[in-house]
Amino acid sequence: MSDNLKRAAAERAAQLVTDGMRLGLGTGSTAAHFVAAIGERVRGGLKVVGVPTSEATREQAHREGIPLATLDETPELDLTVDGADELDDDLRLVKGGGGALLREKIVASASRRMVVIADGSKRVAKLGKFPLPIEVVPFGLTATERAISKLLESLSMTGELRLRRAADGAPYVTDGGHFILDAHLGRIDKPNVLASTLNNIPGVVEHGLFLGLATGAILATGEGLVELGQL
Ligand SMILES: O=C(CO)[C@H](O)[C@H](O)COP(=O)(O)O
Repeated sequence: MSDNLKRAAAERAAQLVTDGMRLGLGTGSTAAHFVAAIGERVRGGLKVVGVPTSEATREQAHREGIPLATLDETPELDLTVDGADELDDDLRLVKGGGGALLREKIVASASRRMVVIADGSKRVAKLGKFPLPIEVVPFGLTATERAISKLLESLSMTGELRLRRAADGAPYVTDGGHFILDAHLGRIDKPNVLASTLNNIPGVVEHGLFLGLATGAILATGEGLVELGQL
């Protein structure tokens, strides 16, 4: 999928930003184009403050010269712009392919609007082809994994849980110091049930189902931009 499409979606999202906005800055290759576009506008005089959703985004935004704040300093945001691994027509998302789902969800939840930017290939009729990231605390990993497997079984869902690993083979560690189990489910028929029951398992910190958070989406396709929801 083309980097130009990601950039096109990001640049359209950058047009939504006006002086004085408090922005949530997403994570991933598409969000990085948005951060770059905002950086350019900041250098041209735009006044905004950004709350990054990962250390990687914090570093990029800092290099771009975007004034940054923590969510504690700026607990209410006007707009968050972030990528997604999958989204459906009800603006339900799977996120966390880049490992930043926890901060991404906290930031999106603190934001009045969340606009997803993606190339058109991320739009799906049903969520679940992309493995669902589940962030877990390292303590009791095997017990947590078993509890998740039991839950999936009880929901008649089949699929393998795989511990995400870094390039050196060690478990991938998130910015929050947690591990990620990627649930290869194939399809998620009842995202709301799965989301709420996963959150009840001790040891599960968060999962990549973003339901009722995105207010709009900009999808870049070979034929042009497609906009969903309210931008
Ligand atoms: O959820 C994410 C990071 O945790 C990303 O937004 C998601 O993985 C999409 O990334 P990309 O824009 O590189 O395809």
